[in-house]
Amino acid sequence: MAESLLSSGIQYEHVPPIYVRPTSDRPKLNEVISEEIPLIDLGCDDISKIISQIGHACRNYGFFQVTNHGISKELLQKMIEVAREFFHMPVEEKMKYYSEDPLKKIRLSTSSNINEEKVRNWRDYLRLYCHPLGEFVNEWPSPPPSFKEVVSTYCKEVRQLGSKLLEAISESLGLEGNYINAMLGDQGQHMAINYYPPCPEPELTFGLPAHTDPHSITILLPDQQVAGLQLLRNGKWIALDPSPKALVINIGDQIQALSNGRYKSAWHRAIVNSNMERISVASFLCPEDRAVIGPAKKLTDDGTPPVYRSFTFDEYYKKFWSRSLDDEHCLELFKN
Ligand SMILES: O=C(O)CCC(=O)C(=O)O
Ligand SMILES: [Fe+2]
Repeated sequence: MAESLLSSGIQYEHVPPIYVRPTSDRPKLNEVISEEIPLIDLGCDDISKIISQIGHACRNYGFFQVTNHGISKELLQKMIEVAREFFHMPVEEKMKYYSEDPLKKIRLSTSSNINEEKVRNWRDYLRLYCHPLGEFVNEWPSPPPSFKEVVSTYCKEVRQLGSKLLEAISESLGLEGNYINAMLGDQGQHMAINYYPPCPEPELTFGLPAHTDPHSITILLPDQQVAGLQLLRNGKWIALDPSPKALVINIGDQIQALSNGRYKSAWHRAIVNSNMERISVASFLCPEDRAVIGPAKKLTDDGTPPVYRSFTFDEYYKKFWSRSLDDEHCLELFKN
């Protein structure tokens, strides 16, 4: 199994065949455009301006970046550094956490869902459940010596930010501020620490192929040095240039469902490059398993038909992981 990991110390001269995408399904980097995505200053005094900017971004991009988000630059740096330390540890140390079971709550893995995929992705990742922290933190990796402390502090701060953003998203839809947080219950929190090693032939494969996130909201701490995230808008892939100090926010499938399709859970992907490793830390808020999710009643009161049927998050999440990442949008399976 150690040989499945990319961060095993093996240097590849060519991408092994299991990672090579069919010609029709490659990054086609010459077709990618560069376009600014909304950058929202959460420190702005004018709250109604923030809410309207968030609404605009969720309708038109499904993505935005935030500054003055309340998490210090030092903590962001420490989070990336401890992630790097983890992936630079000897493979034998890392293998203690290896698993191919997508429902396992603390696991190091590779690609995305190795047992469902025909082609692998050029990524290793450490996936951690993070809420309630006390239930999981003891099982988290150590070494690196500062991992538990840095990651738990980061998790707590990200959670507060996520909940504030969901409040603003609720208001931007014309719903009560606490509507979304109440509908989603005591949300779980997962983290994917993504590690994309340099890739000898980046035009043949993906770090992560196009996917949408199945949760409510994602807060992504991107590598400040190395770009790689791209999002799909109006049929074109846009390369996102990380803004210093900004966090990248994208709404997940649950907000698309709850907004009755007004807000987009956008397709996005990560590409790799030939000379630099790239790290990203994605934090996902996930509704309680038994939370019942469906279009908000207020958004269908005017006679607009509900686009999606109601479902529990548990049902959705199991469906999502039973498929390959780049299948059709999982929400298509929940349409009325
Ligand atoms: O690495 C990135 O920039 C994207 C990560 C991502 O989309 C994910 O973990 O769901
Ligand atoms: Fe994602």
